[in-house]
Amino acid sequence: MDATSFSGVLPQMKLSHSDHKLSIGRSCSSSRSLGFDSCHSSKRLRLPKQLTVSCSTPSDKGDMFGVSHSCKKSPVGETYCPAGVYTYAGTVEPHSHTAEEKVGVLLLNLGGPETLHDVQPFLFNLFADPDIIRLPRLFQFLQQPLAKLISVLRAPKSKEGYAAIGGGSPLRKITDEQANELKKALKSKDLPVNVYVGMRYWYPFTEEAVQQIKKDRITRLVVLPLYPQFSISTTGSSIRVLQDIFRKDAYLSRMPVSIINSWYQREGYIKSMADLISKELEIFSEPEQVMIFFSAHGVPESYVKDAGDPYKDQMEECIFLIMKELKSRGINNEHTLAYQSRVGPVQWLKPYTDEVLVELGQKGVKSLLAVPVSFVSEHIETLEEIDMEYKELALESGIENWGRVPALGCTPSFIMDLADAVIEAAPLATPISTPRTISEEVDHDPARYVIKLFFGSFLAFILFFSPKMIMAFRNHLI
Ligand SMILES: C=CC1=C(C)c2cc3[nH]c(cc4nc(cc5[nH]c(cc1n2)c(C)c5CCC(=O)O)C(CCC(=O)O)=C4C)c(C)c3C=C
Ligand SMILES: [Fe+2]
Repeated sequence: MDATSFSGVLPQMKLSHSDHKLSIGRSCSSSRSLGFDSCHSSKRLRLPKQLTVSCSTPSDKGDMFGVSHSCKKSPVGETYCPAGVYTYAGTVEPHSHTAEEKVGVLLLNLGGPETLHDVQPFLFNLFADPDIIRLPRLFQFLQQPLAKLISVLRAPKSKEGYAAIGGGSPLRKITDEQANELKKALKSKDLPVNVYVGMRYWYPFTEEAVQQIKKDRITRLVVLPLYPQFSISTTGSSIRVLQDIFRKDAYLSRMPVSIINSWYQREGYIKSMADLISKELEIFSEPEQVMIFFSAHGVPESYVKDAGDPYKDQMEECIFLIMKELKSRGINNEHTLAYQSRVGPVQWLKPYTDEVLVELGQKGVKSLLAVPVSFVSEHIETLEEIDMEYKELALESGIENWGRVPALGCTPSFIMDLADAVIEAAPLATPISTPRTISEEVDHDPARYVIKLFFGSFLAFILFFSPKMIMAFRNHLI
């Protein structure tokens, strides 16, 4: 699991399942390195049983749960935690001081239009996100007009897709169900929590979820984006919004927060995926002949090449781990990975799902099992793009037997693993720090702003009315 404290969008503290060392039997000293002093607090602490621990090492890095972090700072300021074993000690009270701890879990997700009427405004929110359309700084003031233009052009095509799956996205309903199941799972593991859902582009928006967290006087928050792999365009974007909200609010900026940046490598997730795949393979008459076809949501190539998005590497590692798990179960099928759902006139991660399907058909592959791998709920891109468009394309290309693995949804082993991820992340929470960066200061310089506006408008004028640009939109967005 890759969890960070609340101080940066890209992973800062690289953790794995066994990354933290924790032992029992000592009253911890200060944990100032994590932002608060656990032993000199005047509060009385009453900790959830599952998180109640104390540490025995002479480290001064234990947190209020007594978790001893034998972490190092890298030369560039990243915190790395060397491998070790950590266990939760059940009922041991760590300190003489206790306080009421109210733990919240915030599930972050994309959100989707609930009716056809919502489609264009939903698309507007999506394209207005600077992590989805990444304009050079000089052009950033064009984000909203561009979002308006693209959302209006794209809406008819998107509406067709949503109409084909019943008139709206199932994402809100499924995410709410996952939230309920996670709450139950955590209760069964002795960690009673409130679970909140915060969507990036539609209701309930992240801002609404955060308001509720504040109203409920949550004292410690675990943020769990429902994307197994980290991308700037998904988890990165949601965390950026969250950071903006927290930094502006005195109560929130003091709240200890732990973010689970990615969790594709967790054993429980990998095993749950392998369970679904092996179950679906059984449906084919000759299971060993089936090509396992992982289809991930794409991102523009520049995200990976220029902006350092770890999404592609994480995706490849994820597929490697799932295949390794399948091999350990005696399943040795061939497999391949391709990227779907590209939008707009730029290069996306390759190979493209539609092109690979045609190639496989031409090469004589007769049986194929599609595995959506970047998302854990059914959504438009599984229900419409894979089940309808890609299936039709595959059958036309010579593939005779088609199957598709369902999204994990509320699969019990998966939900239990998410619960474990929360339990592991909770003790690592630290308050958000609020330093203003130099670039933020520069942004408020009025002279620079006027210069940018002038040149930006000029370039935008040229861009908007260039025939090449108009053709690009016509070809790729409508
Ligand atoms: C890991 C998953 C996702 C990544 C990465 C991602 C990047 C990304 N998406 C777009 C554009 C669109 N995405 C749309 C819907 C959509 N996207 C994801 C997931 C990822 N997106 C999901 C789960 C959904 C479906 C939500 C639902 O309603 O069920 C859409 C709208 C649908 C459509 O018109 O096709 C667009 C547009 C970009 C540009 C991007 C990376 C930059
Ligand atoms: Fe998307």
